[in-house]
Amino acid sequence: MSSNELVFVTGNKKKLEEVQAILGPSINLVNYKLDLTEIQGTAQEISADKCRRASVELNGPVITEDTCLCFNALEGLPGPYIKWFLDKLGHDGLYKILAGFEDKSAYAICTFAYSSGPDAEPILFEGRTDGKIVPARGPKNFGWDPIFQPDGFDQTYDEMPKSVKNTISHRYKALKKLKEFLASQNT
Ligand SMILES: O=c1nc[nH]c2c1ncn2[C@H]1C[C@H](O)[C@@H](COP(=O)(O)OP(=O)(O)OP(=O)(O)O)O1
Ligand SMILES: [Mg+2]
Repeated sequence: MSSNELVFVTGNKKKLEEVQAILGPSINLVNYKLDLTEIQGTAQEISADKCRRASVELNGPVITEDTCLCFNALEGLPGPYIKWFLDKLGHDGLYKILAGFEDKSAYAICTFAYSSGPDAEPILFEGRTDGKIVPARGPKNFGWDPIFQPDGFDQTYDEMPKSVKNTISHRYKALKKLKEFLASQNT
C-alpha cells in the first residue's frame, strides 16, 4: 500500500464522489464495494462495527462511513435508519412525518471510521450540520438532499452547487478531522 492510499469501503457511489472531491488529489482513494451488514444501535456503534467488518474482510486498513439524518421533533429519529425510511416513504413521506410538529429542525451526522487493520479498534470522526426539513426542492441528485436545508442557506443541499455542499456538509466536517488525523500519522 502506498503511503497516501486509502481504502474506502462503501456501496454508495454518491458518497464516494463527495469523499473524492473533498479529500482532493493528495489522497489516493480506492473504493471497495461491499454490502456490509449494519447492526442496530447508535451512529458510533454502527460505524465502528461496519469498519471492523470491512477491515476483517479486506484484511487491511480501511475507512467506512455511516450517515444519519435526525429530526429533533422525533428525538433524533430516523437517525441511522434514514436509508430505510427514505426507501419506503420517499421525500414527501419524510416531510409529512413532521406534519404534526412545529419543529422541523434536523441535523445530518456523518461518522467516518478508520481501522488500521483487522485487530485494531476503529477510530471515529464525526461531522454534524444543522438545518431543517422542507418540501423537496432540487434535481434529486442524492438521497435526502432535496429535503434538507442547512442553517444559513436558502437552498437545500440538492439545490446548491456541490462545491458549496462540500464545504459545509456533515461529510466535509467529518473528513476534515479524518484528514488531520491521517496527516498526524504520517509525520
Ligand atoms: O450527504 C447525503 N445527502 C443525502 N443523502 C445521503 C447523504 N449521505 C448519505 N445519504 C443517504 C444514503 C442512504 O440512503 C442513507 C445513509 O445510509 P448509509 O448506510 O450511511 O449509506 P449507504 O448504505 O448508502 O452506503 P454504505 O455502503 O456506505 O453504508 O442516507
Ligand atoms: Mg449502508
